[in-house]
Amino acid sequence: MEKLRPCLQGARVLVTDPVDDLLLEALRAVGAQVDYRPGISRGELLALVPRYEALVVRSRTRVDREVLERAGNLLVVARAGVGLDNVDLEAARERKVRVVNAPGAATQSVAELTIALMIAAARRLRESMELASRGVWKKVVGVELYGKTLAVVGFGRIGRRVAEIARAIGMDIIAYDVVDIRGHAEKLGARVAEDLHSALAEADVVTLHVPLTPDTYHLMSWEEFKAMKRGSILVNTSRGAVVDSEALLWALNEGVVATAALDVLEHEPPATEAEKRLAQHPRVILTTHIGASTVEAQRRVAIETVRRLLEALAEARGCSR
Ligand SMILES: O=C(O)[C@H](O)COP(=O)(O)O
Repeated sequence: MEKLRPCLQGARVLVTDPVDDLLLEALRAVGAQVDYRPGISRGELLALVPRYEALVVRSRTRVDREVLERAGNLLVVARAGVGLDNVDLEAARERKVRVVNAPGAATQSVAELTIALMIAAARRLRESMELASRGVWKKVVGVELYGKTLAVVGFGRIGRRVAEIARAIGMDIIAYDVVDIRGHAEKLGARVAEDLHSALAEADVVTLHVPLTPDTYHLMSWEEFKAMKRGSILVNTSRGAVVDSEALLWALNEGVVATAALDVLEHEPPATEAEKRLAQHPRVILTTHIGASTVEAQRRVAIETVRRLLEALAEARGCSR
């Protein structure tokens, strides 16, 4: 990074969401002028963005066409995390704005949360915790994950890590992806599903690990819920919009889904009627998009993001070599 110093001197960087201090320190160490504004409002972002050459965001900040159109000096958008669905990649490409992220940094944290949610759903932890908090000492009977079938939808880094841990618990894994995953599946002792519906039909637990794209928007909708086994568990730590909230509500009320454990919603916080009802539903376990929110993941995110951001910024400023 030291050799990039002369080139990055004075580069103006706006950070719009909470990041590990390491990221800010590394940017300042190369002479960048960093404005740290975690939680900045949309209005302020639109007003301030023209001043900056680089933006560092997490999933909260939408970097859409409107933002990019105002950002006349912008060279790089750095997503301090994995998902790029909050960045309009086409508008960025048109404006020659480079986009970088930290694709591998949060794998373990998201996988651990996924397993936690799976166990919480199987053991009905929400109900037991609510009883305990009211002083009611009643037993709640759950099920084991051991010997159950887990459908892993999306067999990328996170899906594979979840499969690996679930194998250690004693689950039978059926993996589904749109790309060829036979090699990975074989290595992890997972079977490969021919199609999504056949994976759903077999599974006791379904976990989603796909990025949000036009192809995966509402991937889990009415037909998919109808294909699922009655009484199964759905875990979603990917993106809320991968699941059609109205269809999920129906599946819960029909008993198709016994419990949905969700770290993500299409709108965060819940905005639609269906999302508000999901958030209140007794058989929904809902967390506040915390998949990557661990000390370790955020450190890795900071290191990976800053490295990619500085390289991209130096290249964009014409002095990378
Ligand atoms: O895509 C990601 O990296 C995760 O969903 C975490 O998002 P966050 O950085 O907004 O916590």
